[in-house]
Amino acid sequence: MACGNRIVQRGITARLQVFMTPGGKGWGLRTLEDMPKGAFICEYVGEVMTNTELYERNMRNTGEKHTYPVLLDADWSSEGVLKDEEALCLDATSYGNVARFINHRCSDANLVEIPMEVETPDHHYCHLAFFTARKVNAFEELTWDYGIDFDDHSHPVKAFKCHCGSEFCRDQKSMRRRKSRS
Ligand SMILES: C[S@@+](CC[C@H](N)C(=O)[O-])C[C@H]1O[C@@H](n2cnc3c(N)ncnc32)[C@H](O)[C@@H]1O
Repeated sequence: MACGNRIVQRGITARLQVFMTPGGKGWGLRTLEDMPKGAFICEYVGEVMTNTELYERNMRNTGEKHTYPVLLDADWSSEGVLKDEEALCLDATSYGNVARFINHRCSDANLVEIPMEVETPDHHYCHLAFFTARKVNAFEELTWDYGIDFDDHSHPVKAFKCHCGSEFCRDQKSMRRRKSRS
């Protein structure tokens, strides 16, 4: 990933625009130029905190319409699963960059997030960089799959009613399951 790290360190070079989405998702991010597959878009910038701190913050701010967290889930030193009081995440609610406007799309999003390892003593921290998963046309909205389980209400990242419009939408599937049970 050394080569990818150099591209990320150069910063944003794509022409990006924040715009109001038509589909009830709030602000979104789009590219103003055609982007080939594998192009670097931007890094996700936010406050570094533990999953527990994020969960407590979300509990205090229950009225917020949009939330801006990303779980890093990184532990480069072991195979084990980190506890929520150790695992780190990024919260772009108060401090962030354009990545905070990238909306979620289930399964067939046009961006992928690539964790970039950072040498820290506890190995829990990484940078998260977004690259195009396919060719993206100018003015297409940029999206990534937040990995939300719409049935898991205890997850530190609060779920929302998904308007991604994908035929693979997990929220729509989950709603259909709930309806067929009732
Ligand atoms: C990282 S922010 C994205 C920017 C946000 N749309 C805004 O206006 O600031 C994540 C929030 O956007 C909204 N959002 C993102 N993707 C969505 C989707 N597929 N359907 C509905 N709302 C979405 C949710 O409110 C979510 O908490």
